[in-house]
Amino acid sequence: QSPSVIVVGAGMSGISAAKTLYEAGIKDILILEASSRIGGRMLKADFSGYTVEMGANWYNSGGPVANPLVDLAKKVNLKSYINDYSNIAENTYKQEGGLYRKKDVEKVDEVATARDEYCSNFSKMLSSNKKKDIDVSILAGQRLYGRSPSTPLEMVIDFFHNDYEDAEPPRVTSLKHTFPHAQFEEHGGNPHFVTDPRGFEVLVQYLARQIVKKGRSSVQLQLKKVVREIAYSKSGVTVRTEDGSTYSANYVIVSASLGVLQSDLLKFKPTLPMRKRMAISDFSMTIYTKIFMKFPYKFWPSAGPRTEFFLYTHVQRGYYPVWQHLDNEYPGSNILMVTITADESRRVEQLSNEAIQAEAMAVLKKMFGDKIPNPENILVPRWGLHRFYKGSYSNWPANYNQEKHDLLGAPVGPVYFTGEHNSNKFLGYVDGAYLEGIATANDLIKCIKGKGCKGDKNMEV
Ligand SMILES: Cc1cc2nc3c(=O)[nH]c(=O)nc-3n(C[C@H](O)[C@H](O)[C@H](O)COP(=O)(O)OP(=O)(O)OC[C@H]3O[C@@H](n4cnc5c(N)ncnc54)[C@H](O)[C@@H]3O)c2cc1C
Repeated sequence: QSPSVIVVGAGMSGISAAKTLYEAGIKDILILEASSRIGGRMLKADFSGYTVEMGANWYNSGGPVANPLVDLAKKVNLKSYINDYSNIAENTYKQEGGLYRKKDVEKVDEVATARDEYCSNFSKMLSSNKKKDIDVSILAGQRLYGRSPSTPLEMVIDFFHNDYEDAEPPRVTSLKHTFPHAQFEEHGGNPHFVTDPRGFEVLVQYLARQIVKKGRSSVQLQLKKVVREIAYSKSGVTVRTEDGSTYSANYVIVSASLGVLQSDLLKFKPTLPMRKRMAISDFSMTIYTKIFMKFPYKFWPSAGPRTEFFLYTHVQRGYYPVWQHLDNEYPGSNILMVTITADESRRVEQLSNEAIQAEAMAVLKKMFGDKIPNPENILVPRWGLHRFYKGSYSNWPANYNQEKHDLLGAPVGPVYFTGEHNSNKFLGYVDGAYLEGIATANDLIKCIKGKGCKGDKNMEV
C-alpha cells in the first residue's frame, strides 16, 4: 500500500515533521533516510574513548521564550556543560607567540561589543520599515558605525563575535536577519555544551521512538535509502532511490540540507520552478569545522574556569582562531578543539589529516613553545565534502530578502520542504530544525484536511 506521505531524511526536522503528522492522525508515513542512522547533522563520534560531537554541540537556555530543546533535554536527562567564555582578554595569543596585554584586547572587545549594539539597533530600524525590504551586510553596518576591524587582533575578536556563530564573515552575512541574534534574544545565552555519551542525537532518537514502532499502524523508517529523484504532479509523487526502488505517495516532505538541494544528488521531475531554484541557489550553506586533537598530556593553562577558550591571531583571518580545551567537560582527557569556518574550512577539508595536524601544531608551538608533544589522535569532520550534507548549516546572506526566503521553504504542488534553513529566526540551529519540522507538517495537515494547500499556487512560480 502506498503511504500518504514520504519524508526524505531522518534528521531533527524530518523526524519532528513525521511526529507532528502522526499525532494529527496521519499514520501512513514512510521515512527514507540516506545514511545508516537517524540524527543527520547531530552526529557523535567516539574519539579516544570520549564521545565528541562532530556536528551540533550547543543548545541555549535562559531566554524569555522557552527553547523546546530544553524540555527534550530534560526528558532524556541529556548531559551538558555550561561553557565559560569569559576572560578572552587574558587568553589571546599573538601570531608570533606570546599573549596580548589584557587591556589591549579589552579595548578591542569593547569596540566590538559597542559595534554589535549599533548593528542591533540599526537592524531594528531597518526592520521597522515594513514597506521597504532593505538590508546590508554586517560589515556595512560596522562601517556605518565607523569602526570596522582591520588589524589581526581586531579581526580575531570580530571572528569571535560573528564568524564563530554564523560560520561566515560579516562581509557576506545579512545584518537585518542576524542582528540581534534571535537564538540568544529569545532562547537565551546559557550555552549548554552537550557531553552525553549517547550524543546530542539521542534527542532525535527519543522523538523517533514515539512514532517508529513495530506494527502496521506506526511510521515506517527505511535506512540506506538515498533518494535521487522526486517526480511530482498535482495528483502525487513518485520517489526513486539509488538502489532502484520506487515509492509512490500523495505528498513528500524533503528535509535534506540546503547544501544537498544545491547539489545534484536530488533531481526533481519536472525541475522546480525557476524562482524556487533561484531561492535555493542564492541562500548560503556554510562550513563550520571542529577539529579535535588528543594529547598525551596537557600543556595549556587550564587551572580554573577562566581559561576554557583562547584565541590565536593571524594575518590570515580565521586561521585556526578559536581554541577550546575540554578539560572541564572531560577531565583528564587532554583534548583540544579548534574551530575554523567558511573558506578556511573549505581549504582544510581538501588537506590530509597529517597536513592539518602539521598546520595546527605549528600554531600551538607559537602559543606554547616547541617542546609540546604531537597529538596521539586527530579527528577532522568534513561536512562540506559529504554528499548527504554539503556543508554544516545555513547562513542568511546580505541582500537576500524575506520574499525569497519564503519561497525557499514554500511547497511546490505536493512537494513540501523543511529543514533548519527554512527557519526565519533559528536558521542554522537544531531548535530551528525542530520547529520547522512542526511548521511544515502543520501546513501539510491543513492541506490534507482540505483547508487549503499552499503548494497549489506554486506549481509555476
Ligand atoms: C559542525 C556543525 C556544528 C553545528 N553546531 C550546532 C550547534 O552547536 N547548535 C545547533 O543548534 N546547531 C548546530 N548545528 C546545526 C544543526 O546540526 C542543524 O541545524 C540541524 O541538525 C539540521 O537538522 P535538519 O533536519 O534540518 O537537517 P539534517 O540533520 O541534515 O537532516 C537531513 C537528513 O536527510 C538525509 N538526506 C540527505 N539527502 C538525502 C537523500 N537524497 N535521500 C535520503 N535522505 C537524505 C541526511 O542524511 C540527514 O539525515 C551544527 C551543524 C554542524 C554540521
